[in-house]
Amino acid sequence: MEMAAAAHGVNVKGSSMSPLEVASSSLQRTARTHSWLTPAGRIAHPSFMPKKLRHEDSLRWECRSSENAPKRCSIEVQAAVADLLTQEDKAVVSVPKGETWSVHKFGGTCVGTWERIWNVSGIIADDPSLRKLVVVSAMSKVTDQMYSLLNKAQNKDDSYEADLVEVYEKHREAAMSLLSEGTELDGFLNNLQSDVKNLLAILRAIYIAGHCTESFSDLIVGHGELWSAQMLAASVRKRGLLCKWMDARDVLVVNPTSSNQVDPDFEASEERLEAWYSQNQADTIIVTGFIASTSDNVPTTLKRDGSDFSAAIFAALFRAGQVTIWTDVDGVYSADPRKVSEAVILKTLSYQEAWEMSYFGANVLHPRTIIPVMRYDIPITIRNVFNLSVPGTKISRFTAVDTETPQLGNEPEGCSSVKGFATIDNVALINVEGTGMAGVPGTASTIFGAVKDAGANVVMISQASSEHSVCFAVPEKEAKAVAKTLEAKFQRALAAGRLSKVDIIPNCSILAAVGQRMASTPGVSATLFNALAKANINVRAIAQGCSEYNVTIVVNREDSVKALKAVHSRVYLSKTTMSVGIVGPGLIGGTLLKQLNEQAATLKEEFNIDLRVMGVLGSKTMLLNDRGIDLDSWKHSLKENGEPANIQKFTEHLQSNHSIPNTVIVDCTASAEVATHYHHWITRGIHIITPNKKANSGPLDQYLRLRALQRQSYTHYFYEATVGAGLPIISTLRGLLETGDKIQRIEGIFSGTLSYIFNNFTGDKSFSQIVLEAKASGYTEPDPRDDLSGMDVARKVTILARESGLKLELENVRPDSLVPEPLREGCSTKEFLSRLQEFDADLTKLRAEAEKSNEVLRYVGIVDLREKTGSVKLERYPKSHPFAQLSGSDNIISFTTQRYHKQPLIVRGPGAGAEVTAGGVFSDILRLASYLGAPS
Ligand SMILES: NC(=O)C1=CN([C@@H]2O[C@H](COP(=O)(O)OP(=O)(O)OC[C@H]3O[C@@H](n4cnc5c(N)ncnc54)[C@H](OP(=O)(O)O)[C@@H]3O)[C@@H](O)[C@H]2O)C=CC1
Ligand SMILES: N[C@@H](CC=O)C(=O)O
Ligand code: NA
Repeated sequence: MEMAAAAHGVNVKGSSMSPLEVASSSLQRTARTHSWLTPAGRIAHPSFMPKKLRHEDSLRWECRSSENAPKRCSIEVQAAVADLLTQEDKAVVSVPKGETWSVHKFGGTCVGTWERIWNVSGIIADDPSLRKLVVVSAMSKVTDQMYSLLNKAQNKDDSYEADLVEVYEKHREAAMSLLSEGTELDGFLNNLQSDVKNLLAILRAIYIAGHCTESFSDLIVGHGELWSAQMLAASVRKRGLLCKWMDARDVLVVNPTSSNQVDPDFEASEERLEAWYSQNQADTIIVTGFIASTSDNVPTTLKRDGSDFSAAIFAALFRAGQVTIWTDVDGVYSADPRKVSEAVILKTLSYQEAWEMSYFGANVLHPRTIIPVMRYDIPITIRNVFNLSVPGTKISRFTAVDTETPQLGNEPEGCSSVKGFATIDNVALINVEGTGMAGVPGTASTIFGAVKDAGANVVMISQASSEHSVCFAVPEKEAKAVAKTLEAKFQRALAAGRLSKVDIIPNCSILAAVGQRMASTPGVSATLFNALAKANINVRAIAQGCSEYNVTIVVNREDSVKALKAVHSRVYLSKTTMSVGIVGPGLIGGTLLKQLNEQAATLKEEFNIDLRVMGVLGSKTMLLNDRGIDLDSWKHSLKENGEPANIQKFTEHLQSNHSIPNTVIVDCTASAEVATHYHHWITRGIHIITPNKKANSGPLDQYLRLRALQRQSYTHYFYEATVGAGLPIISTLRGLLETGDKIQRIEGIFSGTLSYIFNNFTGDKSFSQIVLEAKASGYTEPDPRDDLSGMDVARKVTILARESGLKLELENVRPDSLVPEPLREGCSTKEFLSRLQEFDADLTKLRAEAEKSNEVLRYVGIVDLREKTGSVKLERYPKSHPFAQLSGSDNIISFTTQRYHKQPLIVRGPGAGAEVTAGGVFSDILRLASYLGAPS
């Protein structure tokens, strides 16, 4: 009660001391006679206690007597007192929080070299917390080396000595590089030498005895931690921090529970910690991981739970505010990233979720590791020591509101509560079946008793409520023994027919979906099973406990990865995630890639459309990537890392990632050969988008077959840019037809190149010069003769005719060619362009004749639905005609229809050029996305 009086002595009036000072001095006075709990609930050793209290909204120190009597008294400095605080006190109040310890744990790879140890000391120095406790493992491979030399000594192999020298050298060299010459280095090297000398003596004894006790073994292997902790402490000091190192065997007491497990003795450890700290006060402490001692002070280790467990126990002992486990991965993934390339780093996990994930083999902390920190609600963050820019995964108490789980704009139901997926391979199902099981108490007990007798571990259990069968999963290698034991146990029941069979279903995998919010969220299972059904995966068995933290599904092993990808993509990818392949990264393809890059983020954020360019195929090389090509550097990567072009491999690759639901190939070539692959792509369910006119204007029978196949498949084929580039020509025509209008005539200027040429052929420049300008502006076909010959317009006429229902062959459209006869064949594009000027006179003459009649030359295409013809010709028009009013690469297309018969419907605008054409292709891609479910 003395304490309570002291506490209530926080009487400001009449005292020259401020309330905080009164409280502080009360704390100090009684510190040695009583145990105090800090505001965070940690037992504060007298030496931990602040000289000056800080005022937070409510600062509360609890006291308990040294006998841990339940009666507690407290000093409270309530917010109400805040008014009475002096200015000086207020300054103290604003000191940042940081009363609690920040615990870090660095594994072996984090301290594998002297550079890494130095890096780690930097991370420690950068932690702004006032008090830091760092648990460190041995340098990578050292513990294994120690076990190995120990085994050698036991087996009378004297090369253990050389191995120990190697370990010694490794640490000596690291220390020499890390520490400057002087007392720090000398001190460490002296300790190292003395340790190695002792180790040689112990190992010699083991060598002679040919035997080693467990405690000797634990003593020997724990040296790696002793050395790494000392080196790290020295390098932290080198950075100017006051730092002590702790041999955890002086503090941490554990009791063995089985051959590979120990339990911490918190009570004894806390006592030892207080004693240790009174002699070693420091705000930064480096502690050896992995090692501990028994209550009889015999050196031991934490066995398989290792340094993570050490960190968790010390965090609990110090009632730390946080624990950071540093490793070499960015955090906990939503699924094994080696199997699911779209796996994402989870920002948060609840302790229970971490627990479940780790059980299912995810790279998370072992469940046992979590128990000590869970007790005090201490959050653990898993971070990558080699990638500090990533915040990692924070594991803490479950909160009902969790903003980290995936939220898909277009599919909220079910998905948003699943956090991650994991699989366990190599399991077998055992199915015990029979009518005699129903209503017979003890059957389950007998079955699982038998499993226990066979020494097997049951991974999952499922029983339908008809009670006719019990099915459970065990590790594959244990299945036969389990089945045999069961058959023996149920011999009579089997003979009597009460049990019909004990079956082994081999080659199974377990797929688990984990997420605490799955509990009471309707639709989770439906979503998962739906995804599996769509991926054509058969479910062998199902289990879900009442906790609903995980849904466990058994599938055939061969389906395991496919199943994982299917459910993961259903939860983490949008329905409109597309695997995109670009064929022909030339002018249009390249511009499209640029536009996709510029727009990708907006599409993803605002429209939930995720376009992943997984392949770029040129005529000679190709670039493949199964996560999506970096569109900032695709050109460079294709040049430097491209592999030989192979269209089959390209196609396979686009679909190899089973988690991406849709695949689209964008053909940006002018190649007829590439167009022959459309048939195959459609049969594979690949959507096609193209500005290439070859397929739609090629042989009629092939075209009709392609369209028939495409219409009966569930694939989409869009080709708006084949006519008028980005102008809405095909879609306008479709709109008219689909709403029942009847097309009579389509007429216009369909060539951007020829439009540009004749718009600019006004007398001041030669014809050949303007052709070169059109090519430089990106209007022409790869070979401009396709434009000048009228072939390109003939193709467009054919496409529009067929779109309108006319069965027109390209050969029947006979264009007037503007390519001089001698340049039509047998010369390259380059040669053609350089020689074209020789023939300028012909066109100059034609232009002059038209000019004389106040007319202009225009190259037009006509689809006449009444006559069932298509034609392409060079015509003369009066200067007042709309066709004479065009500029640049303008196309103008007029539709005369039943509805538009007095005044035709006219579409006009730039009909060629890289940006508008790529824009037209892009808009087809988005149309596809919207057909596939993207919001419009
Ligand atoms: N320019 C425009 O305004 C418009 C163009 N279009 C159409 O766009 C398409 C592309 O034109 P554009 O970008 O100017 O042409 P480019 O010549 O600039 O590009 C064509 C690309 O296709 C590649 N290619 C050719 N054959 C193959 C093959 N067998 N396999 C893989 N890749 C191949 C070429 O590769 P490599 O370089 O390795 O040979 C090149 O990258 C054409 O069909 C054109 O009709 C449509 C509307 C308007
Ligand atoms: N070369 C073509 C490009 C569009 O199809 C043209 O000039 O119109
Ligand atoms: Na178009």
